Formats: sequence, structure tokens, C-alpha cells
Amino acid sequence: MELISSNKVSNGWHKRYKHSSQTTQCDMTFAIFLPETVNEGKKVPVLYWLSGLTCSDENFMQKAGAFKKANELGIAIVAPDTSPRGEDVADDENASYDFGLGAGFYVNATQAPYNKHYQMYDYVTQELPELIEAHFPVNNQKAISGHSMGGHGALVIGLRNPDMYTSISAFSPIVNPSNCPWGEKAFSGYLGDEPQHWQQYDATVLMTNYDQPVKRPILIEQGTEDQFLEAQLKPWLFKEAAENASYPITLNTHDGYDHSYFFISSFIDEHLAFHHRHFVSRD
Ligand SMILES: N[C@@H](CCC(=O)N[C@@H](CS)C(=O)NCC(=O)O)C(=O)O
Repeated sequence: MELISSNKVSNGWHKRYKHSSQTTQCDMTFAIFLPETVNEGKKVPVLYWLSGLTCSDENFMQKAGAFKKANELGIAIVAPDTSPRGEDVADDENASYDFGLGAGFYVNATQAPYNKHYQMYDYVTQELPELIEAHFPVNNQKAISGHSMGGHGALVIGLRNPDMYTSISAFSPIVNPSNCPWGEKAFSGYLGDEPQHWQQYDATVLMTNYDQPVKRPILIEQGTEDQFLEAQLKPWLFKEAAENASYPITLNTHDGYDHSYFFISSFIDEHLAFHHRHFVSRD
């Protein structure tokens, strides 16, 4: 692992690292925030944050304003990149923002040429947590959150791995990617044209079929002035599926907020407190 940068912030530390990933077969960059409690020899829980289209590890760390609260609560935050990167990593043929680089959708691609590097599901659920647990003073408590494409990733990963993540949250998530233009484009490109191969990565389908004994708490935030709400996000579909599955979730809607990090920064403290409550109750 190579340290790229290190900055003291809110009494804790923000660090960026690069490492060679076996899963995505390229160099991957991630950022970690470590609260000051690690200086006392404490092992801290980790919130994994998955970002949206066009993002890298930097957007959340620079714009969400999460450090003060995370430091106060003693939570580490890890932000991976949103796709593999590098000269030999295939991009969308039109270099568009919603497929390829910066748009890995947290799936394991099966379709050439994307299947060589776009293995983001395994990267986020296996290689990255193993790396974090091997190199940083963290305990084994994990939560997952994300925004938009990353909200989709957080819901899918959380629902598929209830033994791994104590709580799940999302801002403006794509909840039913099989049924919106962003998701249809990404899933047909990465997973092929057979919609049955998409279901394992569709939060609304996973919720509809949910049959695991453990139901981790889910918190979702959505702004009413989000420009992608009607065409891409459709959180009411996930809420309906949760009601039908008798799975309690909280979906908060907020008047006037859009899709941006201004919205995320307005409610990130509540999400940190939510995850902290569930970390604590597991001690
Ligand atoms: N570029 C796209 C939208 C991309 C977008 O809104 N990305 C969100 C996640 S889906 C984001 O977090 N962008 C980076 C940022 O705001 O820092 C457009 O203009 O339609």
C-alpha cells in the first residue's frame, strides 16, 4: 500500500492510499478517515461509503462534512473509488459519465471487455475490508452507506450480507436499477441482456424476495427537488417492496433538497448517529 496523502482534520486523520488490487487487476485508490480515539489504542468500527456516478474516493471526503461527527462518535469512514481505473481498463465507447470509468455500479461484470477489471462487488465486500482490517486499528463492526449509484450499492450489499454490516443507509439511492435508464444501461453492459442476471444487484428485487432471519435497519434520505427522482431513483418502489416484505425501513423525504452533496452534508450527521447506535448495540 502506498500512502498518497495525510491530513489532520477534526482531530482525526484523512488519508489516501493506492494499492494493487487482485480483484480488479489494477491499482485502486481509497480514502480513510480515522478518528482521534485510535490514538488511545482503541479499535474503531468502520462505515463504508459508496459514492455515485462520476465520483472517486474524494467527493465524499471533501464535500460531505462528516469528519467532526465521525470523530466525536469514534467511527472510521472508508471511501473506495467507484470503478477500476487505468490505461488498460475499458471505458464506455462514448466515454459517457454513466457507464465505465467512474460508474462501476458495484457489480461483478460478466461481459467482455468489462469482466476483466469491473469486479467492484467483490472488491468492496471482500478485498477492501480485508485490507482495512489488516492495516488499520479497526474492529470487525461494519456499516454501509452511499449516494445514488452508491446508495444502490449500499442497499444491495447490505441486504445480501446481513451478517457483515450492522446497519445500512443511503442518500438518493437508485433502488430499482433494472427499471431505470442508468441501471438498464449499466446492467446490460456489465451483466448482459438477460434480466434474471440483474436481480442479484437490484435492491427492490432483493427486498421483494428477502427471506433471511436478520433484518438490519435501513435508513434512506431523499430530497424532493432531486432532478433524478422520477426517472432514475424511484424510492417509493423500494418502500412498497419493504412494506410487502414486512421489513421495517425509514424513508425520509426533505422539501427543496436536490441530488447534490449539499443535501448529503445536511443530513450526514444523522446517518453517522444512526450507524453508531447500531454499532453500540452490538458491543
Ligand atoms: N454528471 C451528471 C450527474 C452526475 C451526478 O450527479 N453525480 C453525483 C452522483 S450520481 C455526484 O455525486 N457527483 C459528484 C459531486 O457532486 O461531487 C449530470 O450532470 O447529469
